Amino acid sequence: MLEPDAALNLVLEAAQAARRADNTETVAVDHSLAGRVLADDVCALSEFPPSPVSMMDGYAVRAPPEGARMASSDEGVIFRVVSSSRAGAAAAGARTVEAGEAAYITTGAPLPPGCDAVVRIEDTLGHKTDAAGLETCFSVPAAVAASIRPGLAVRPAGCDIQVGDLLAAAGTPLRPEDVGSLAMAEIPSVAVTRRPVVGVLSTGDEVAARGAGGREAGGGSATAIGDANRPMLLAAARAAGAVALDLGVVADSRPEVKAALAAAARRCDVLVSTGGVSMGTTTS
Ligand SMILES: Nc1nc2c(c(=O)[nH]1)N[C@H]1C(S)=C(S)[C@@H](COP(=O)(O)OP(=O)(O)OC[C@H]3O[C@@H](n4cnc5c(N)ncnc54)[C@H](O)[C@@H]3O)O[C@H]1N2
Ligand code: MOO
Repeated sequence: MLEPDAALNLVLEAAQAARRADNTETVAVDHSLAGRVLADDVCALSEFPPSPVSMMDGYAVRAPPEGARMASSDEGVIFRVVSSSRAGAAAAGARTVEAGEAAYITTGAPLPPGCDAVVRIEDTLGHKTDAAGLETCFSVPAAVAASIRPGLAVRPAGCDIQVGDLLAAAGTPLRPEDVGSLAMAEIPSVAVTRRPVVGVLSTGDEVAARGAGGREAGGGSATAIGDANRPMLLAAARAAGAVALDLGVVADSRPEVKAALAAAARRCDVLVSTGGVSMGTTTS
């Protein structure tokens, strides 16, 4: 009799040896990847975000050089609005923003050229518009102006993902967050190992008596029992990421069991049979 660990090792070694050349398939990056196992490490080919983006709704500006003070009046420090950058929209009037100028910006939008900081809208006051209703300028209190540093409320390019970062490793089942990382890095599809087909076969006259004709057919027999192993093992196979193949129930007949095993071997990568393993006259 084999100890369980030794038996498991035998099965795993046989499974390794049986790995087929066509062991991988290409799958699009979507929710169907959950639990699938990558064939290779997947690394980022591009950085994310691809350019600096705003963390706030407000105004993109150029931070003054360190130690420099911006000209302030009673109204505070005034900025001229020269362009805008909205998440998802092409940059409008994307000329370089100079010192003392600003571009209206929404959360997630790329910083226009010349800008390196964002002032939150709620930290601004004194907004003015032209005759057409377009914003021309706004001001910020001197204390807010003094707090403007390069990088304020900005997510730098590549802060989430850098080129070459390992997004997900080969050999481990993909988690939801791995799928998110792959999608974020705009990886269109990945190579995953084929899901093994695990067939489950129950044996036993008493199980077959109920199983063959359904519950009603066998239900009258005092000796028939419901098949508990097969649904449990099929569920376990599926939960482990396999394709579960239901092979039904076979009675305790050597030729029938032999035929069922031979047929099953052609359809499965792994075949699990239960019953008929002891020392009685119907076990083999
Ligand atoms: N002036 C202020 N601006 C912001 C404040 C604030 O207090 N004052 N709060 C910030 C906080 S906190 C949050 S949260 C955001 C919420 O703004 P939005 O609802 O406009 O932002 P989202 O649509 O969630 O976008 C944020 C970020 O995520 C990116 N995004 C959005 N959807 C997806 C998606 N399906 N897949 C990938 N990435 C996505 C989006 O492009 C942005 O970069 O407001 C702050 N602003
Ligand atoms: O509201 Mo935001 O979700 O704090 O980042």
